[in-house]
Amino acid sequence: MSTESHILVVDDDPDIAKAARLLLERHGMRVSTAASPEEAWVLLAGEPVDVILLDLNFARGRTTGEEGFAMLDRLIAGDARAVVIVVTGHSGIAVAVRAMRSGATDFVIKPWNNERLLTTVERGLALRRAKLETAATPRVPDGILLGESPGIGRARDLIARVAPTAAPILVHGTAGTGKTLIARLIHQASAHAHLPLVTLDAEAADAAVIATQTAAAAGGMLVIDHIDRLPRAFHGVLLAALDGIRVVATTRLDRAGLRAAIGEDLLDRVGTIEIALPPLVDRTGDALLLARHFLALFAYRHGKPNRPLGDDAAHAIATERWPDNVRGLRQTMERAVLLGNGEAYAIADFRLSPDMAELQSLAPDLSLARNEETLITAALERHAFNVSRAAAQLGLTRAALYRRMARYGL
Ligand SMILES: Nc1ncnc2c1ncn2[C@@H]1O[C@H](COP(=O)(O)OP(=O)(O)OP(=O)(O)O)[C@@H](O)[C@H]1O
Repeated sequence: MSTESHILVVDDDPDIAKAARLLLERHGMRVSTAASPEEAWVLLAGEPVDVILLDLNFARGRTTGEEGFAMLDRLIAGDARAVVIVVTGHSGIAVAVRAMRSGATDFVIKPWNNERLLTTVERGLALRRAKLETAATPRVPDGILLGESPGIGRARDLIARVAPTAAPILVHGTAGTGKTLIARLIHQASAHAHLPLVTLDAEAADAAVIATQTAAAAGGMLVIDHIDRLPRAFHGVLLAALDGIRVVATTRLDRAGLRAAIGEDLLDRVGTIEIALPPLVDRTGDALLLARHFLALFAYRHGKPNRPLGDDAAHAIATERWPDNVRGLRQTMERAVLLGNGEAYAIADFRLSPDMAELQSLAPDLSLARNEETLITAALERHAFNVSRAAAQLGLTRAALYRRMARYGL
């Protein structure tokens, strides 16, 4: 078997994962292991995998395999060329059948016979090669919606339910929360996936641009980016041009703000289903998961080693406010991959502020004014003197920040 073949073993039992790894490595395959679906997603984002051996029962003692099934569904939905072999316990024939119906290629029952496992994996590799050869479009390695928080779960669920229908969808969330990515995923899961995705940048739109883009999207789907920024004079023009077009609109405003910006008629036309993306600070656990994903992705893309993340740095990433949400985090991780050095990534590689507890232990200066001045200066420098962003990070209004800047002569 070719040394290029890369197998991912997803199993929370380290002994089983090790046994599989040793067996497959002995037969010339490269093997990665993941103890949970979260770890597996990070690995999958970083490099291509030919065959995935997926254990269906994660938490010990659980036998329904729902966690494994959820991963299987996402794998198959995300890449039609994925080859997934499920691994189930002894009583798991019914589970294996259900998995095959959900798109698994094959199954193995634990405890397995080595020869059987090897033959099954080799069959999986042959299928993978056939799928790659016949695939019409290259895989987009960077388009996965990551996150395990309830907000992202809801978004994923809504996409699965409404993307294949003709319903207009409004995606809202603050800067960099993933609205454009969601629009792309809706298009991929829609009946118009075979047509090109046409986008209208509302801010730059005039009657001529509206006419061109709606004509290009006729009978298909149009993404209206930042719809709230459409000049008032063109609201009616756009509304009239949307006949027969599936619309996905994005905005940083909430529904009330959007109503004020575009009026009731246009809102009625585009806002049937809403997908609300929470800011990253409200998605507990996701910042770290995304950070690991982007570190692996950019290490792979730039040919750099995928270094481990130090505990302090992981804590700082998880507690950072990320004013530009996923976009800001993604850029920070790419910079760290390109510029960082050392065995593991440390806080300095991300230019994050240590959290308040660490700050106090580093500077036992209890003068509130002096500390306030230091914090404000640090926030301003960090955001290149962009007052809005510095104020957001400090939890102040812009006016309150200006007052303090005046007080300290900044
Ligand atoms: N949940 C996610 N998982 C993986 N990547 C993500 C996720 N959310 C966003 N991204 C990535 O972060 C970057 C910023 O996302 P995107 O451009 O979709 O944000 P946006 O909300 O449209 O921003 P803006 O308000 O500025 O238009 C993109 O590279 C996108 O692929």
